[in-house]
Amino acid sequence: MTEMDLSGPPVEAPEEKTADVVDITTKRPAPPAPEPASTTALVAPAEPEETAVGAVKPGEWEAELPDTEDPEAEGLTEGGDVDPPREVYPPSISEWMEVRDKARQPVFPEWVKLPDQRKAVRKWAVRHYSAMLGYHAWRLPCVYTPKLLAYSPRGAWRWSSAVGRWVFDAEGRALRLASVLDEDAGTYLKLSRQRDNRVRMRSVIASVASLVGLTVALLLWVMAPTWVLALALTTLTTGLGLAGAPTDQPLIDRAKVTFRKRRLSSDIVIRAHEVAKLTDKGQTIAFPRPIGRDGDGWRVVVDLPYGKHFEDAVKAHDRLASGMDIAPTQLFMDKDETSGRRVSYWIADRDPLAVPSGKSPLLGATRVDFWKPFPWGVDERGNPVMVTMLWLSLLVGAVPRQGKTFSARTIALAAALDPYVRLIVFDGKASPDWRSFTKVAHRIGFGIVPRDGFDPVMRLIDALMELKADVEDRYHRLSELPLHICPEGKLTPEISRDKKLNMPLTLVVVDEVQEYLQHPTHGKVILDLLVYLVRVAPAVGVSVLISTQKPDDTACPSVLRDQHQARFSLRVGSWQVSDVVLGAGSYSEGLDASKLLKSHKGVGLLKGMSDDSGIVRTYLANGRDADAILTRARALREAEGTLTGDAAGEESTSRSADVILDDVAAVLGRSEDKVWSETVVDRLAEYNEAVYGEWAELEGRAKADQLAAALKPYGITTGQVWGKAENGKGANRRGIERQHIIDAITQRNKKRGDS
Ligand SMILES: Nc1ncnc2c1ncn2[C@@H]1O[C@H](COP(=O)(O)OP(=O)(O)OP(=O)(O)O)[C@@H](O)[C@H]1O
Repeated sequence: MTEMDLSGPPVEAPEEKTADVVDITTKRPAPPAPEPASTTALVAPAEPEETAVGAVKPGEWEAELPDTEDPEAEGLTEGGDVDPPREVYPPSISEWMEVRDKARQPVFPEWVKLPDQRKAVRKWAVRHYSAMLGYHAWRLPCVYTPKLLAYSPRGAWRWSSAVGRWVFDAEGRALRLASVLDEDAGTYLKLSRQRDNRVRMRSVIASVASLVGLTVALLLWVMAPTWVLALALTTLTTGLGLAGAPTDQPLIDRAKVTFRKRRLSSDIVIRAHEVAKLTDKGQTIAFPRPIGRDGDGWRVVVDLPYGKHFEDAVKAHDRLASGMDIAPTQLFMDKDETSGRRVSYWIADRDPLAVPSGKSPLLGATRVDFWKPFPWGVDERGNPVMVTMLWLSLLVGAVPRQGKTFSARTIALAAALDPYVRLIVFDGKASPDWRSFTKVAHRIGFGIVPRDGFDPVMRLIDALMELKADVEDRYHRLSELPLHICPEGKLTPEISRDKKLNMPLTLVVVDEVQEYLQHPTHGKVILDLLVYLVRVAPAVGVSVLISTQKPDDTACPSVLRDQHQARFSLRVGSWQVSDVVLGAGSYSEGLDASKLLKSHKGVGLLKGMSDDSGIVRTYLANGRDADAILTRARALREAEGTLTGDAAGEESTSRSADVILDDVAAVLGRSEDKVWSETVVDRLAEYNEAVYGEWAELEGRAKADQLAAALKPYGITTGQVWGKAENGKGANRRGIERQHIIDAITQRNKKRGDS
């Protein structure tokens, strides 16, 4: 920090804290006594120095800088430019044009130019006006006609009495009465004469009109075709009905509910900023562009007062919504790159996130090219959101039942429809959601509990290790490929589809990853492998998609989370959790997934997939849809000869002779630190009878000996005794400690990784 001498008179802060620095002195008077507590001071008015102390006026502040040794400062006078430019260049023609380009308003509004928006407006117009038409169409015979008929006698009475009053000059009655009361004979006579003349003339007019009217009515009755008669009667009844309608009750019902302040005006926007405390008495907002319609809402661009910025508006989001009399879920904000204080609001007519985005277009797709962006959902305004998993890893986080699995699965379904993409799928919860992927997945596993001799956790470790070796191998091979095949040393669509090269795009999906990461024995190994893959693998075409309902440090450590380039957060409990999923600083950028509602299923905030962050309402593909897509995907793979691994019924080759370690780990309970050898053998026999059935038949010590012999090659001794068993024979029994098994597995895995 610049060391500044603190000086100047103790002046009171001005009422309006504009505190503009009006001038910066390079020369200052003799330094007054320094103030110890701060390092910067705004002192002295811009007045002659001799009048300085006490003569400060609000708004006339200047910063005091220390004396300078700069010889160029010599001769500078107070009030002069501190650092005037040596030469002033006029703007270049391209700069001049760029400024005008930015300032120019588009000839047509955005929605006219964009096909999607045009379609949305057209659809809205058809929906809106057909609904209005239908609304009134059935009310016409059922509500409006009976009402008109009911009101028409009163209308006839009102009309005839109005004619009577006109004929007999009722409007002059008050004046005549007044002249009688005033005993003003002259005026009365004048008014009476005038009335007599009027009544005479109006009676004639009324008689003629009645005669004509009656004749026309008679003629119509006798001669006119029925439709003319009906039209005349309808017109007459309608006229009389309208005349007889009560003034306080509308005859026609409203087809649309008038929402409060539905039409947005600049006054409402200004008021919202006032209540949100984004403006003060001195400064209000400006509108660089007129308020206009944009899709199913309003587009408002405002310039906040100087000194306020986008983050201030984000913090005041809820208060702004309240000031505009709308729900917070209807207000969306965008940064404007031209100015830090410019904010673009989109105010939706209704909560757009509660509107389902509909079925996934993948249902109608015969195949997908995973090298190209594919449709994942729509944004808040219904524009399609295309995503790609190339060169990145994605973290999905949310509270349960918000659509985490469905949104991740839609991406995996797109990958499945590209027959050249290898899929590795593990679901920590063993839910039915991922079962259909057995049709196409190269490696697949469900849950964490071993079943039928199959340990899904070990299976995951094997798959990840296999992948790690593959990734390292890819790096070597890509750099060794001839230039005409691999010009940039990077994976290309051609290389990835060349079966001989065996480097297909690969998508690894681990749903509910916290289940694996919290595994008592293997959690650490899985974490290390995933961190490696998320960090290193995307560059050679292996992308990782991880989802979790517990993004906290215990369940999904930051060392793994932070490696993800792309993040997707559906609803979470608080803005802090939202920041954990989306990355620190997201909240201040306006991204807060805790603002999403429970009803916003499948809706989340996407960050890092492209330059833009924003809302995605993901498309829905339910279980049946997923199954249909995967059946098609399997057929595709069979036709292309790309069905491999588990889906093709191939045995995994990575199960090694030291499988005993994994099997023992699989039968140890989460909270068991030490287990008797006989118990372990019995459990092993239950777990995999074919292998360990014979061990269980051994008697007494032989069981423990068998286990000891099997574990000896890994340096695990079972001779240890740790207390008495219930039968008092504990001192002679042997058992194993979990930690020994974990250590042996870690060492084994390390060796495998190194090789
Ligand atoms: N895009 C979507 N559109 C509409 N509804 C959706 C969408 N995605 C998910 N849902 C609804 O949300 C429900 C929960 O989805 P999902 O199982 O993916 O949630 P989850 O967050 O994975 O839950 P859990 O953590 O319990 O597994 C689904 O049954 C479905 O009805």
